[in-house]
Amino acid sequence: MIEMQDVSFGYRGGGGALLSNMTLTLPAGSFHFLTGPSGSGKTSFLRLCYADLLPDTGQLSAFGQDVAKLSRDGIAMLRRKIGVLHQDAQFLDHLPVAENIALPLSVAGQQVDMQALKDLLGWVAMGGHARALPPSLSGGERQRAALARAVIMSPDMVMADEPTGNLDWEMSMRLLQLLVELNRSGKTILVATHDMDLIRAARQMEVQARVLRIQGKRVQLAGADL
Ligand SMILES: Nc1ncnc2c1ncn2[C@@H]1O[C@H](COP(=O)(O)OP(=O)(O)OP(=O)(O)O)[C@@H](O)[C@H]1O
Repeated sequence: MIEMQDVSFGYRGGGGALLSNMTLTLPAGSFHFLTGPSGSGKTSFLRLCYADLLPDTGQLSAFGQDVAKLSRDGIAMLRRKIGVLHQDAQFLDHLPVAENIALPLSVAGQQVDMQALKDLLGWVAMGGHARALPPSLSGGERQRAALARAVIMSPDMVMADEPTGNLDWEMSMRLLQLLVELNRSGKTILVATHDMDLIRAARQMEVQARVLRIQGKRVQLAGADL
């Protein structure tokens, strides 16, 4: 699904490579955590995976396609296959939650199936907030709404960047459970987090997750599977 062959990346003016010589595969249906110190490049790694950044050297293929060779339309197609839950989810504050969640469909010119939208809201336990405006939501509600928005286009892969960063433990567990359920339904999951307790908690949920660790600019598979 995502395959990196000797990929290196650094920001212009950033003093050389941030991530270097990465060779790894995230197979279809897998669940990976990505961990590493603050500033080590977790967000940048995710951005490489959804072609928001391109490798300086090496080859990165997503869904069998070399991202460096994708046209603008090709990148748009790729992004539809990957749902991203950003660190700081942004919404259109003047639109109700349900419309925010359905926005990717509207933008793509697709019909909104109201029953499917209702089911999705129910799945993230946001049924009671469908008409609410985003500024009135709690942190956990925002993240659940953002997850619903990330999966409304039925992506094959879901990436989450510190999804539980501002959440209390109970809410973190609910969000993790939703990600595990997505994985059980066949989706490939990649979660960037510095929260080792979250990674340990996944063990209790009997998910076959692996841990990638950024250390010294390299990404390595850490220890045994969960
Ligand atoms: N657009 C950018 N231009 C230049 N440097 C950047 C840019 N974005 C991030 N960086 C730098 O790249 C490094 C890695 O950032 P990144 O956000 O990928 O790390 P992270 O591991 O996700 O950090 P955190 O855990 O704090 O979110 C940091 O030093 C950051 O300042």
